[in-house]
Amino acid sequence: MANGKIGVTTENIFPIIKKFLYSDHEIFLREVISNAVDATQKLKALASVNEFTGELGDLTIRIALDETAKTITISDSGIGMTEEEIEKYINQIAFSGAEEFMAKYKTDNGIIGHFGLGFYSAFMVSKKVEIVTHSFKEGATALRWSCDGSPDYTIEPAEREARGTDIILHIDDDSIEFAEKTRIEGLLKKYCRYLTIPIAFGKEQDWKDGKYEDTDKDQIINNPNPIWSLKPADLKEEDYMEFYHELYPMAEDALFSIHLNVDYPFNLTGILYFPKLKNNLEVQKNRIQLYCRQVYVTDNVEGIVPEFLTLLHGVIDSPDIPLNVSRSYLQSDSNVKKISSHITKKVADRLQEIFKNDRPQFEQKWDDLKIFMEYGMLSDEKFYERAEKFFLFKNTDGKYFTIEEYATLIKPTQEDKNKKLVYLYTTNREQQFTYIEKAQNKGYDVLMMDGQLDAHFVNQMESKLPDARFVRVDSDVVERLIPKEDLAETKLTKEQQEELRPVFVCHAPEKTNFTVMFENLSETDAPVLITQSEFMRRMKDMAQMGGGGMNFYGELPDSYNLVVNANHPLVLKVIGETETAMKADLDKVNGEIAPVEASLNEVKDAQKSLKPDDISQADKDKVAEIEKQLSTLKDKKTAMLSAFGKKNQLAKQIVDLALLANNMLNGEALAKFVKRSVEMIKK
Ligand SMILES: Nc1ncnc2c1ncn2[C@@H]1O[C@H](COP(=O)(O)OP(=O)(O)OP(=O)(O)O)[C@@H](O)[C@H]1O
Repeated sequence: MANGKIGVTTENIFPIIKKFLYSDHEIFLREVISNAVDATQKLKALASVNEFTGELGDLTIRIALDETAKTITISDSGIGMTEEEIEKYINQIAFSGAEEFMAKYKTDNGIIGHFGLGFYSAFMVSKKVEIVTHSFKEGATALRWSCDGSPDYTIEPAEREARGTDIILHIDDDSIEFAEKTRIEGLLKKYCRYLTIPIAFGKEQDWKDGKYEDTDKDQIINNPNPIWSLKPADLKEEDYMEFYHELYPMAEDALFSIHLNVDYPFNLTGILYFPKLKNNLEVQKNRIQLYCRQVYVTDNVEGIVPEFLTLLHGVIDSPDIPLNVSRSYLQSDSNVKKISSHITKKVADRLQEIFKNDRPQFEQKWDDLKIFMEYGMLSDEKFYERAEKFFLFKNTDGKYFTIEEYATLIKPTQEDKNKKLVYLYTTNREQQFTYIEKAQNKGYDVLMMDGQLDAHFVNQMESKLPDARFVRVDSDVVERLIPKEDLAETKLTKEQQEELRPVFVCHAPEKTNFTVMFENLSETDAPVLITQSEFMRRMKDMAQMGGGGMNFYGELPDSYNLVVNANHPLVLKVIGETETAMKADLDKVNGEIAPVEASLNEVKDAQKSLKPDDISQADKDKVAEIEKQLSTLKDKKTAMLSAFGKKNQLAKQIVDLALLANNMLNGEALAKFVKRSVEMIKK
């Protein structure tokens, strides 16, 4: 029997290991099993170069749990260790045997370990660890190494006929949860599901005499040949979908899969899936899993995969991603950068391939795909450049167009007088229905832009496409959506417009900001329309999406334009009714206003030649006094007209009609509107 001190200078390194080595204590099992896999792979490597000529035999790695003794035993039939090797690889912490082995044999035949600390993670959960090992080397004998967590260890002869190693973990009282079958099963499933050597835990069971009974067949918990390790040429679409459901049993079918397979300038394999996302960007639970030579590492791939692709599902396996370093370091690692841009390229290539080879399928899945595309195009310049060839616009008839096709389609009809191409779009087909219909009647096409990212995307498109303007279909009256040339005079005079303003505005709903505007529209258009300025609305939309610094816009009340058609016969009828009914009152108040206005002009004219400093205070007061008088009179006129307007059924009816078309009329107002309409029809 030999005694010794483990080769580290710190008096006792184990408390440090226990607390800080890995934040996740549960990874101990992955580390110890990975070593067993490595030992087995090394033996296979030696056999392949005839340095080991014996029988490989059954290489299954067995995990045994003794719930009473609170031990977990991991047994392999790998290369084992001689006394010198134990001294070198186990006693000298951080001296990694794997690195040395790979350097010597210039193979990375599925060998995982390269940090040189994995084995010691066993002490995070164990009060004592034993190694019983028998090297494959000729003349080697079995040995037992034992250490109770202090820097002292013992090494002595042991009984183990067969080649290989048992690692026996005596689980510590404060980690007793790890001595339970279900916990171990959970860990095996999480970390060891795709290890390259068969792993057995317990026995397969049979239903016998009303209960489950163990058979003598080992229960293998892993699949050593997951499909990402196979050649794409040997796989069918069904295989990919089957694997998808193996990874995420609760998920709906994925839209597409992408098989990654690179070996230069870095190693990377994997399969990514475009999932079917529900309508909003739900937080993803089925995340991409990162593996290193088929050992599960994490499902936090942030920094390795471009941000917009973290929405995808699937697996990535690469020995070239540094796993033991911080995330911030990862982002600056040149290998990781290359991996990230390679994945972006692959994803874009695959999408383009489907677009080219099977456009109907691509279109059919487009609605689900769009959010990824937009996210990618907004956040990744490189992806934008690739994706602009197969990004699809969808119009209100459900037809799909590439960006180029669409420009060709609308060019003859939707170019404005400044040679800008106007892209009309709707964010809500139902709410904006009347506007869509009007635009279509005028021969325009309207795009569907009702996704979460569309507000941002529209902005991006405007900056990317030369001479393009995106205009929401309800942001102006149809005549002015795409201004072609200047229109003729309106039938309403300026004075009449001023008189009608209060007659109409008194019917607009309270609490919302309405500005009455008169527009030179066609007689056949609606008498009144409601629009919302494109700029204002976009600002508010973006503020809602959380575009930084725009909260100011978000807090403004909604404001609309009440656009009165200055040529419509019904509007002309309202002015007629107003002028008839109000003739006496209007004459009277206009008669009062005229002399006040005249004297104001007179005083102002007289002051025009003077410098502001030379005007006497008395004169200034005089102007103020007249202005006050004038505004009182004008307010009186407005109040009169407004009182008349309130009683004017026709004006109310016309405004309500516009509100109705805009889904702004409901409840009591709607009931009254219907009643009034019926009465009018009867008349
Ligand atoms: N089951 C085993 N059979 C044979 N040798 C083993 C076994 N377990 C550990 N070793 C030896 O001990 C060494 C140290 O293991 P350890 O897990 O600490 O580091 P590693 O596997 O080289 O790297 P990593 O930290 O990435 O796991 C291994 O490289 C290997 O030489």
